[in-house]
Amino acid sequence: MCLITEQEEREHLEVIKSGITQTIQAGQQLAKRKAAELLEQKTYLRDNKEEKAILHQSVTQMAGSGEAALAKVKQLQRLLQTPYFGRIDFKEKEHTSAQPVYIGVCALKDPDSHSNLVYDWRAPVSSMFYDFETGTAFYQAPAGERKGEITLKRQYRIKDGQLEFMIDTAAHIYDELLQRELSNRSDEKMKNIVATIQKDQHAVIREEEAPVLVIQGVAGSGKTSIALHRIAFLLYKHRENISSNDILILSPNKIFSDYISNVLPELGEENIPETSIGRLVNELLNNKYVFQTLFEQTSTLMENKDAGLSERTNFKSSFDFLHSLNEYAVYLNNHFFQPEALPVGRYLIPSTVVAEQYASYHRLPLLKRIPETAGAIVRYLQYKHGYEATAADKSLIKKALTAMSGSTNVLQLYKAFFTWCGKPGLFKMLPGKVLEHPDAFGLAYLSICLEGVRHNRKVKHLLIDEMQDYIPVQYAIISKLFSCKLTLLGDINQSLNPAGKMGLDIFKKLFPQSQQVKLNKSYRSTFEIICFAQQIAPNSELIPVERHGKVPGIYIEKDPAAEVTRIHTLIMEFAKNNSYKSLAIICKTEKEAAAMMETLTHLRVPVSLLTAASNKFTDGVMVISAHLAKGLEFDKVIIPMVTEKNYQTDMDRSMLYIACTRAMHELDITCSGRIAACLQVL
Ligand SMILES: Nc1ncnc2c1ncn2[C@@H]1O[C@H](COP(=O)(O)OP(=O)(O)OP(=O)(O)O)[C@@H](O)[C@H]1O
Repeated sequence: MCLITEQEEREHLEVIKSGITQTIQAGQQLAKRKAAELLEQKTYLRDNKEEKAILHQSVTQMAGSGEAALAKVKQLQRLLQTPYFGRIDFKEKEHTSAQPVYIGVCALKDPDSHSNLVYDWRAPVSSMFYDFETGTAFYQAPAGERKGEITLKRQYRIKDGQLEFMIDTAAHIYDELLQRELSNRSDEKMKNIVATIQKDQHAVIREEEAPVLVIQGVAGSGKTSIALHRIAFLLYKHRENISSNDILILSPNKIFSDYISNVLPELGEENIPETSIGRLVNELLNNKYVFQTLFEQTSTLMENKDAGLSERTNFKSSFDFLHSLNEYAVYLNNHFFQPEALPVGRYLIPSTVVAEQYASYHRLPLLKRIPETAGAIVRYLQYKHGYEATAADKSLIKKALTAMSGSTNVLQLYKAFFTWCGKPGLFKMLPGKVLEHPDAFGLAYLSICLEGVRHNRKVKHLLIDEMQDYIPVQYAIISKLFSCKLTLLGDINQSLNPAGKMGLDIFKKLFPQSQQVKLNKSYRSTFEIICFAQQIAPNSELIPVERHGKVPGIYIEKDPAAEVTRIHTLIMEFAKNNSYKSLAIICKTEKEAAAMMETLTHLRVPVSLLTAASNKFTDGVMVISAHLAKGLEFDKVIIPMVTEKNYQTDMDRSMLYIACTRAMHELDITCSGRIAACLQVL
């Protein structure tokens, strides 16, 4: 088969679609049959209760296969909309002619011949679509490397089952399809990018060697998309050993989780479990403590000019803090227990024996050693003196050993750490016995060092998004909790770490076995928006995608009232223009966002406010803080109050950079008074 003309391609598409329709019908019939059998079994069970135990398993299996048939039908219905997006004609070295390989989101087989009509984008042969232009090519088949030549490479845009256009890619300098995809208005949720994955992104998706993969990618480089496609790839490649429940994602907040929740189902996979580092630590501390969230910490830091707060947070967000905590744990190990002679009835156990018994448990976590030592002393009395300790003796031994050791209260030990390291002023409990954000992690880490923890063995792959916002002590906790493979992704230029950016060197220190990759091409925003954002946080490695749009607007108004009028006008213009769907007014803090919401509501502008408590991502006009907007994207962004006074510190600058890089197509900045210093040169 060698289909070349567009007409022939259209005819081929119809053949494939009718094949899918037939398979859907067969699947629906199978699901119906399974449902009927299940009902029959259930009725039988109701009437023959004594056979419940025997039949239970077969009922569960039946329900499972019925669900699987339905899931397959759903997948095929999606496939019917876009059966494939690409094609390569590959001529293997030893063959005389090229074979077309159609590539889609999932595979499709001919029901009669069982040959592949469409290959899954994750299949070995499909890798050549992403890795090579026409000409010499190869791929790794299960049986070894296959070499040959790609004689044709074609991309299709098929929507609602109709071929909109097709492009032979070797004939184009720019990837036209990618340009078209990027120019589209935003969707409510993140979408899959299988049709236009780039070569360097593809390498990250398929990387399997590294135990820890650190992906540093500039804003909009596709890190989150790539991470989700990487999960889909791992689930496909290792489907015998890994299921979606074996993968865990640590994500920054619920809105973000909701925003990315469509990608895996679109790729035919189930969503994976998600949690946050805060929730993990809460479990670790048995929900005993209340602590500030990162979100609250960032807001407090930006709104509060308390030097003490910055000093405390800076220290605890640094690598030194983790280092000192480790040294403190060693110190406690050596000084926690001061052995003394121990009288039990008429026997006196010498301090050397007490010390010896205690030392024999040095492999146990510090706070687990006393009960074991007490047991050893009871046994010592028995074999040395033939004395059987009574219940009262046992309790006395435990009490005496406890008196020889320091406090076993981890919070007290954690507070004492600050005196020990010569920084007694750096621990402060907030009103209502609330711990400051980093203290929750310092405390949890110390508790792991002193009390031990079991690895969470169920997780086979852990994915951490926004890696730059985790502090070293949090990574130390993660390393203690998970022994599985890790994928970390983020952008050090979007850091909210008050101690400054965590450079890639710190990640190397934290994970010496890690492999680091950089994604420097930015896809989300237009060339003009990226160049504008570069003035705020220059990054010489960043390559903007060549997609052009309006130059960002800067509106300097004479007073706050005029600024509000300007924002109102900009929103109205957006509402009139139907080409875009989402507009975010991104404020520096949640407090500013709430005030902006009030003003706009007063002006009867239909707008919604997204806060740290929100669970869902919406489109339309919304007000949001820069911190919460991280990871999200909008057709248009307006950033208000960008004054010299409001954007002063490095963190403010980081927030401004984050806010600007959320915009896909248009960006406007407003202020009243002098504009932020980093924009004065523009
Ligand atoms: N190869 C690609 N084809 C089509 N779209 C792409 C591609 N790579 C990235 N994109 C698009 O670029 C946008 C940014 O992607 P994504 O959110 O994954 O980037 P990110 O690096 O996580 O961004 P940030 O760190 O700024 O939040 C998304 O709209 C995504 O669909």
